[in-house]
Amino acid sequence: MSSLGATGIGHLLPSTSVALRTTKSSQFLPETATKTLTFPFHFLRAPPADLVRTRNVRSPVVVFAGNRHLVGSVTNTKGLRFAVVVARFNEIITNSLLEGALQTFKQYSVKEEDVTVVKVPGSFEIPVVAQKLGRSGAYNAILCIGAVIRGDTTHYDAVANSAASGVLNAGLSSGVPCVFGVLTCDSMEQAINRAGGKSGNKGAEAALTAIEMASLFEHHLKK
Ligand SMILES: Nc1c(NC[C@H](O)[C@H](O)[C@H](O)CO)[nH]c(=O)[nH]c1=O
Ligand SMILES: CC(=O)[C@@H](O)COP(=O)(O)O
Repeated sequence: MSSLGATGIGHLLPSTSVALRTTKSSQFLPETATKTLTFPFHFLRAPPADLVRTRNVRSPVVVFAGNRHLVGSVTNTKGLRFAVVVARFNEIITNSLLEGALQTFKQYSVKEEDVTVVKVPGSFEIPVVAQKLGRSGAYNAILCIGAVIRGDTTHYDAVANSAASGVLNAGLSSGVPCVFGVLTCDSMEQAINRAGGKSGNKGAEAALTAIEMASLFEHHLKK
């Protein structure tokens, strides 16, 4: 087996026999791209077109020419199940965010029985519940809704930062998309504007994100 410098063209086959080290000369690969690919020696030249189209052959050039694009569909929601974790704190805001989210689910043909709403005291309590729901395996995505509004102390920072990192970690640890629909605002006016006011409804926007992510995972990223 020999390593060969290359122009960034390599074809990866399961039963490969020659090591090819891609170099930075390829316009497609980042400067620091160094990856050992192995493939039968005779594939050093461009393989037959019909071969590169098979499932097993990957050529960076061909891949770039015929990239596969995976994206969740917001029009294929059949059978997708969602949990919505909603903080009661500032519920004048969070109820409006929730309403926007529920309307969006309905608009995109998600059945009402496929949406479970879970209420918690405040945004700080959202992550532990989101993680629990994610790990249950019963939902395709978890939508987290809250409204953290700055007061006189630094408590705002603790709650907002904890909610953000907590929701992120809930998704990472459960493997289920957890969508951050928590407003973090300096004033009630800012929050009102984002809960159905002139800046739209962030709950509705987050619900659309949840639909796309649920579809991506269900239709493209399943084990
Ligand atoms: N000030 C806000 C809170 N504070 C409450 C915390 O979320 C938490 O319930 C409490 O610290 C007990 O653990 N929560 C919000 O959602 N929004 C706020 O503006
Ligand atoms: C985000 C908060 O916790 C905040 O609303 C609490 O207000 P304060 O900082 O005046 O106690």
